[in-house]
Amino acid sequence: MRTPVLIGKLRAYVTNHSVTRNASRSGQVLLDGCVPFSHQVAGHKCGINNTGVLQHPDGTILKQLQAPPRGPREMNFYTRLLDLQQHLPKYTLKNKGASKELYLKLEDVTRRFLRPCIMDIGKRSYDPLASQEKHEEQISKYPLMEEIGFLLLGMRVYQIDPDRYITHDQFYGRSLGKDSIKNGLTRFFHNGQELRRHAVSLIISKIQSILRWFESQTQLHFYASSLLMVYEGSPHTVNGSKHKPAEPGTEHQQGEPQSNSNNSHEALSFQSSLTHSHPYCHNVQHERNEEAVEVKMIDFAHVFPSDNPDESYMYGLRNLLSTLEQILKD
Ligand SMILES: Nc1ncnc2c1ncn2[C@@H]1O[C@H](COP(=O)(O)OP(=O)(O)OP(=O)(O)O)[C@@H](O)[C@H]1O
Ligand SMILES: O=P(O)(O)O[C@@H]1[C@H](O)[C@H](O)[C@@H](OP(=O)(O)O)[C@H](OP(=O)(O)O)[C@H]1O
Repeated sequence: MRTPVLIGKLRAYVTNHSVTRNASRSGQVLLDGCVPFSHQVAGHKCGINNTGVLQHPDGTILKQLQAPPRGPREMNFYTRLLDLQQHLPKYTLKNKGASKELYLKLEDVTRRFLRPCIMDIGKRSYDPLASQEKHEEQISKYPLMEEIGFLLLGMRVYQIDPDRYITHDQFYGRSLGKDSIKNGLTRFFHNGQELRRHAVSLIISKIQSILRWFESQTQLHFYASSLLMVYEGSPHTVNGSKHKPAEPGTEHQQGEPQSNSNNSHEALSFQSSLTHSHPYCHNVQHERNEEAVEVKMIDFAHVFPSDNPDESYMYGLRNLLSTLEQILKD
């Protein structure tokens, strides 16, 4: 067992909110101007009224700091100047004064997408300091974790017809075994009409880049960390379709949100930019664009110092890569 070492001082990248609180449409009292983040696909529903991750009006998200040692550990991770920044959500320093609740203020990785398709892939969920009880509890949740190396924690996938999202939670992920994990991942890339093969290959490239970072480092071990993957599900970017995007208002009327209400301003700007050279308007451009997907590492409440490679994390990445590559071969 290792002793956790808090990396650096507790500082920065915390939003310290003592500001006015507003009531959301659901009546929840939230931080000033914030709304529940409708693109959260996994993770704790903690924070004020168990809302979970919040979306700030400025387009960032606020993740409430967990109780020590998890929260401070995650905050300190973000304050490190690692050559890993390109694979992390951007964070900003914002301090609004004294308050009880502390928040990590992070780039919303889904923000630039009109119909973000989102998947959260988790790794082993106990760290070296976990009690025997927690260790056993976590293993019992997904005994195949050691063998498969990752767990599908949640996903939200846009379906073209009918115009809606389908979601799967971690219980779906836990139902996937060695023989079905590929089908589970395939669902993330299927829009009801076709497999988004190019999104698969772009995501593979990004994961390969993360793997290269892990192959070059021996300082840190990541436990209970996640990979967040996003690609554009909008039909305007698939096979040259020029369908008019659904009006955000129309989307709200349907049971399952069609696009994030939080992103409705982007839907509008997307529409108004149809006559301009919006990057998502042209299928060919978009599909060749390396930036058409996002793969970011998130959730760093259990990052521990080390002096050897994180073999377990790399094992999960390699298995994930080979499963995605298999999807492309089929
Ligand atoms: N930077 C981000 N951009 C967009 N969505 C995010 C971002 N960070 C987190 N999320 C969303 O919030 C969810 C939970 O995030 P995260 O894993 O950091 O929370 P957590 O409560 O610490 O999770 P856990 O309970 O697994 O420890 C993710 O699955 C994702 O949907
Ligand atoms: O997804 P589930 O089934 O809700 O399981 C939780 C999840 O694995 C969290 O990652 C873990 O918190 P940490 O990673 O922060 O330890 C939490 O532990 P906890 O119950 O000890 O809080 C688990 O209960």
